Formats: sequence, structure tokens, C-alpha cells
Amino acid sequence: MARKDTRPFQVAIDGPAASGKSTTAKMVAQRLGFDYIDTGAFYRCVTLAALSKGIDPSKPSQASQISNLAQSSQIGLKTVFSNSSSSLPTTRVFLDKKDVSSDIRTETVSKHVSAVAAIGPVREAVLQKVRDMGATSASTSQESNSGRAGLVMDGRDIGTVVLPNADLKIFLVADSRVRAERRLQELAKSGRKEEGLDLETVQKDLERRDELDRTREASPLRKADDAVELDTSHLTIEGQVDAIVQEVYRRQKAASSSTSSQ
Ligand SMILES: Nc1ncnc2c1ncn2[C@@H]1O[C@H](COP(=O)(O)OP(=O)(O)O)[C@@H](O)[C@H]1O
Ligand SMILES: Nc1ccn([C@@H]2O[C@H](COP(=O)(O)OP(=O)(O)O)[C@@H](O)[C@H]2O)c(=O)n1
Repeated sequence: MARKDTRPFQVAIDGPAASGKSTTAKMVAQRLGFDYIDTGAFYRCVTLAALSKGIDPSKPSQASQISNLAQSSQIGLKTVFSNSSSSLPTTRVFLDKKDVSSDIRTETVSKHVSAVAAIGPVREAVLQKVRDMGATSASTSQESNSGRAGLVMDGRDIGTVVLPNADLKIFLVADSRVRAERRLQELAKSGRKEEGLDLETVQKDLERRDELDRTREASPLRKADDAVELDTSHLTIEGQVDAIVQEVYRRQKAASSSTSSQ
């Protein structure tokens, strides 16, 4: 799609759970000098806020309390990029000023987050917060390698709802067994693996969450018509990052030659 204005180059990355979205998005942002927003972290924060108040997100009667929490919670993200292209950027997540980066990644939060994200008013509140953050980052973005600022956002509805005019939309997929193996390994490595948690359970939970995300009424998980699908099952992280970075360069070049020929 040719770009009509000078707004930052936008990359939207969507896909099912543990398909590699946030790792890839962060590394793409680092390579290009773009900003990064992890929208899943917002839904995880609302879920954590509800659970810590003793609210059970699986009960539909609690939806309005959870929606109020989504509105009133203050959510912040801080991504620290590295100068070395081989080291992974880290994102710290703050809920009402408290660092909850680790607390929002537990299996308990993962188990409940899709029910929370299916509540319409919760999505409206999160969408507003994400748009506000996107607008702030657009004005403070680093200059990209190609002299342009940009933004990478990942989630479930970025290409369809949050950034419907994104310059590049990627839909990341991977076999659910492979995704479960990667998620289990990640939990073990970070010390967040709960006692007795096995591969079957992780795979079933990812599949259950994907089903909820795909079938909900409000902004379901789906590939945007103009998204490029990338299957990461047999790719390395570097391979998938490189494929996206090359596509950004290709589109930037095409957009600047179409502007200069006008
Ligand atoms: N191509 C890949 N090969 C091996 N591991 C990968 C690959 N892509 C992602 N991962 C790992 O899979 C796990 C899940 O990736 P993550 O980026 O958190 O996914 P998502 O944001 O889609 O949930 C992470 O531990 C990440 O390092
Ligand atoms: N844009 C988004 C991002 C996440 N979500 C919800 O938030 C949950 C957690 O997102 P996440 O990106 O942190 O999940 P993982 O793929 O990392 O497990 C998803 O399962 C969705 O239910 C959403 O509905 N819309």
C-alpha cells in the first residue's frame, strides 16, 4: 500500500498464542529503531488487577467490575533496546506504577486472560489506552535506519482494528505443538513454570485460548485480508525477524519511489 502521509511507518503483527509475536516484534523494532507496543500486556494487566481483587473472570456477572478496572487502571510499558542486534530487548510492564512484568506472565493469568479480553467494554478501554500510547510514541520515536520513525505493535486485532491502515501487516502462525514446546521452555527458563505443568496441558491451554480469541464477538483474532502470513514452525527467530525487516525496507523503498515519481 502506498503511504499518503509522513506518519511513522506502522508494522502490525497478529497471530495465535506463542506464535512468536512479541519476540519478533521487539527484535524488528530494535533492528529498525522503531517503537514497540505489546498490546497483550494490557489485557494481562487487567486480568491481574481483577484476580488480585478476588474477582473471578470466568463469571459473566463480574464483567462490569472488570470493565471498571480496565478503565481506571494505569498501564505503562517501557522497552529497553540494546545496541547489539543479537541481544533481546526487554519490556517492563507497570500496573498503577507497580512493575508487574513477571506477574502478568504466570499460567494463572494466561488461563483467564482470554475471558477478560472478550468483554466488549474492556476492549474499548484498552483500545483507548493503546491508541494514546501509540500517539505518544509516534511523537517520540527514534529515527529509523532509513531516516523514518516507526512503530511495531503486536496482538490479536492490530491489523484489523487497532492499526487498520498499517503499512505492513504480518500474521504469525506455528504448529500448536511447537508453540507449546517453546512456551513451556520459556516458562522453565524464567522460573515461572508451575509444579507439574506438562506439554499436553500447555498445548491444550494455548488451543483453548486461541479458540476463545477466534470465536469471540468483539474484535476476534483473524488474519487481515491484506496481511502476510508467516509460519514460524521451522524458522529461526533471526530468520523471521529478517524476513519482516526486508519486507519493511521493500515497502519503504516502493513508497518513496512512488512519492518521488508524482
Ligand atoms: N522461530 C523460533 N524458534 C524458536 N523459538 C522461538 C521462535 N519464535 C519464537 N520463539 C520462542 O517462543 C516463545 C513464544 O514467543 P513469544 O514471542 O512470546 O510469542 P507470542 O508473543 O506470540 O506469545 C518465546 O520463548 C520465544 O523466544
Ligand atoms: N490485541 C490483543 C492482544 C491480546 N489479546 C488477548 O490477550 C491475551 C494475551 O495476549 P498475549 O499476546 O500476551 O498472549 P501470548 O500470545 O503471549 O500468550 C490473548 O490470548 C488475547 O485474549 C487480545 O484480545 N487482543
